[in-house]
Amino acid sequence: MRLEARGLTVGRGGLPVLADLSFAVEAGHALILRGPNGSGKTTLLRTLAGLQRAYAGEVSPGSDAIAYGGHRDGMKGQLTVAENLSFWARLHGLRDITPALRAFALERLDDRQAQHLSAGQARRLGLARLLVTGRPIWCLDEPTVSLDAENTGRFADMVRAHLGDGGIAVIATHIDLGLQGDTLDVQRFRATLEAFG
Ligand SMILES: Nc1ncnc2c1ncn2[C@@H]1O[C@H](COP(=O)(O)OP(=O)(O)OP(=O)(O)O)[C@@H](O)[C@H]1O
Repeated sequence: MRLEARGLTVGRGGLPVLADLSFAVEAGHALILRGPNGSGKTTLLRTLAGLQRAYAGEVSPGSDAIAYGGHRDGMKGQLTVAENLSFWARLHGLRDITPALRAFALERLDDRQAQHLSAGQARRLGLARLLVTGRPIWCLDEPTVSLDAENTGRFADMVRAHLGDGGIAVIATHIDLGLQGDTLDVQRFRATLEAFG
């Protein structure tokens, strides 16, 4: 398993934000994305995950191998924590949600409706979701926002275990998670000055 981008140009609203980006991430490694606000980290992650089209270039493997995570999108407010995880697990042909509940100590919240979760609890559910996708590549946008120190530690443990299993993670984050891998400063690939606010 290897994530590779070749000559990738990504943008928003018809305007290229990052151009001619090429990189590869090997199994067991993380790529940390750095760059100031508005520099294109989210745009790049969404393109890698197949949530928006590349303006040019290619990404392999395809988006079926990639899970985009860490936010409320796709979370059903009226379903409980356990029901949301079971729903996602079934969608990906998996059954057991216990490891996902355990990874973020969600066991005691399992019957709470997602709409009643605090911001940090919802973030934990969004991250636990990664474990029921069974997908080898995780694209994560500021995954630790709203997490306290204990849950930031749980997140780092979860990513480390994923990498240990031969997975890959691309993470836009401002904090040092101590993961093995490279850092990519997206500013080096900015397409136009106008793209930056
Ligand atoms: N729908 C849109 N239409 C036009 N421009 C957009 C749209 N969404 C984002 N942009 C612009 O694209 C650029 C890149 O935004 P992006 O969200 O990828 O940056 P980011 O590095 O993730 O920022 P942050 O650190 O603030 O989360 C910004 O200049 C932003 O204003």
